[in-house]
Amino acid sequence: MSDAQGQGRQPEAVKTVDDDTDRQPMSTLDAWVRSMAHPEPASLGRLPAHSPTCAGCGSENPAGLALVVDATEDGVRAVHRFDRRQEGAPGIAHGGLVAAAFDDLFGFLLYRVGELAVTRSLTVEYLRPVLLGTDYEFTAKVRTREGRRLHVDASAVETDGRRVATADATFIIVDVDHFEQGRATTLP
Ligand SMILES: CCCCCCCCCCCCCCCC(=O)SCCNC(=O)CCNC(=O)[C@H](O)C(C)(C)COP(=O)(O)OP(=O)(O)OC[C@H]1O[C@@H](n2cnc3c(N)ncnc32)[C@H](O)[C@@H]1OP(=O)(O)O
Repeated sequence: MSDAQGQGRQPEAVKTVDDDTDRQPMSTLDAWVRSMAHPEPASLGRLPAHSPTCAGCGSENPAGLALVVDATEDGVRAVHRFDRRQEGAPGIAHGGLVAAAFDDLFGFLLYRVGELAVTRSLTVEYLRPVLLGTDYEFTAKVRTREGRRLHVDASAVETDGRRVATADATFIIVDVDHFEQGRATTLP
């Protein structure tokens, strides 16, 4: 993902070195939370990854999908090709990874809305097998907003325009403090 190359809002790069203001070392989580603290709606063009290691769009996650997503007039768009790492049945993408692509794409709509939100529910309709090594166009848009709830829709289509999958989800708008819960994570 060539993050931070879009024309819209450019979150601060995630730093793990000394912060300029307080000269205290800043963890990756601190830096990420700070960069996301005051979201503003993005304009059209390439959108930055949620984080360098995001499983959906981070370029530094070797097990990730590395989605590359653009803001469009209607919402967001990505052209994606699944590979062997996402295989379910031979030659066919695992449904859970197709769902991950939709979920992450929905996460890019937040740049358009200018809010932080998380997935509360996600439904995928698998209309046709999603083949490995084939380009699919994923698009997503916000259907409605009701209070803290964002109802979002998406589809994935083949180059001939046939839909292979659709998805809808409810995202709940959260305060940046929601992500402080990640501080409890300990990994080797
Ligand atoms: C601009 C910058 C952008 C950058 C963008 C970065 C963001 C960051 C992205 C990271 C990457 C993304 C990648 C993909 C997106 C994930 O992967 S997000 C991760 C997966 N999701 C989660 O971990 C969420 C876990 N769940 C939770 O933490 C809590 O359940 C929630 C969602 C915060 C809600 O809890 P709560 O605040 O206690 O709220 P609760 O009272 O249960 O419900 C809130 C409201 O929603 C309603 N509601 C609840 N469930 C439902 C439902 N299923 N249907 C309809 N309504 C519902 C409730 O009725 C209530 O309505 P109101 O009474 O407010 O009108």
